[in-house]
Amino acid sequence: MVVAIDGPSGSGKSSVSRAVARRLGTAYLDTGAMYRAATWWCLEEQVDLADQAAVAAAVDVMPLVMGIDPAAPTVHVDGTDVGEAIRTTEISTAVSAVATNLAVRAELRRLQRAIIAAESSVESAGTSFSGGRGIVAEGRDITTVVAPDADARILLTASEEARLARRSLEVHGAADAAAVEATKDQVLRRDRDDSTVSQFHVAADGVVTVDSSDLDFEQTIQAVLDVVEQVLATAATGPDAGTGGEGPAR
Ligand SMILES: Nc1ncnc2c1ncn2[C@@H]1O[C@H](COP(=O)(O)OP(=O)(O)O)[C@@H](O)[C@H]1O
Ligand SMILES: Nc1ccn([C@H]2C[C@H](O)[C@@H](COP(=O)(O)OP(=O)(O)O)O2)c(=O)n1
Repeated sequence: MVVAIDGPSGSGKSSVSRAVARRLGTAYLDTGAMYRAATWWCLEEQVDLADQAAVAAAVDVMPLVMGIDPAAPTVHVDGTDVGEAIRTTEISTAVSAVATNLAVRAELRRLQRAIIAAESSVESAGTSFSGGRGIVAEGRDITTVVAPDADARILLTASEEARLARRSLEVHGAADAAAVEATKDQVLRRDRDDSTVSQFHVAADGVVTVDSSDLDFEQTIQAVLDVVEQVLATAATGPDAGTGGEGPAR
């Protein structure tokens, strides 16, 4: 099973997707963390982020290892645990410059598809490898570009006000006017820049929208699980169900 979740910054993608993966017993892939790691790597290698060719060349050889256990997701670059370093304001401010580089997107898309394929392939199920348990992958272009054939595709949205308040609380520990103002660049400007290469404000055909503006964290997890359950139930009772043939390919 593959569950694809997209949405703007602060909609709850990462926290909700991770919780959903834990409950479903699947792997969890945070694709935003890959763009953040690429940005960290370029800065570490002193690559000028405005030099598109140099950024693409650096990302091509980035030794990135994604840990996809939802209980403890990890990100390592060249053996360094960058889990915390990629969440700094420096990276959050710079990441769109790397994420709007089309050559970088092609390379990370290739890695993302390989991880998703390994986790969803029937061949690897039941072996000593971790594959076959399914995966929840989240980002900006998972439902539309990376895994448009995912079993369940969800756009997680929330009002601008809710997203700013959440991010502000997370980063500054408060959601007063000054803290919200200080968060705007990280949320609104970045979404504007990211929107130039991915479409994540409106659900594409076949993608179900979950609006979390008025839902708390637990209710949002439940709403996403409900969509997954519905989609799987529909697939099971679809035209090919009960024919005695082999089950779905994943
Ligand atoms: N439904 C919700 N209600 C309130 N806070 C939420 C909700 N969903 C997520 N959060 C919190 O909002 C913040 C942003 O969530 P996160 O998962 O990082 O969003 P995204 O990955 O979309 O940027 C986190 O602190 C998270 O715990
Ligand atoms: N599939 C993806 C995932 C993220 N990105 C970009 C967009 C964001 O600016 C960065 C970081 O993504 P991340 O999901 O960590 O950002 P937020 O938690 O939503 O603030 O990467 C992307 O272009 N495509």
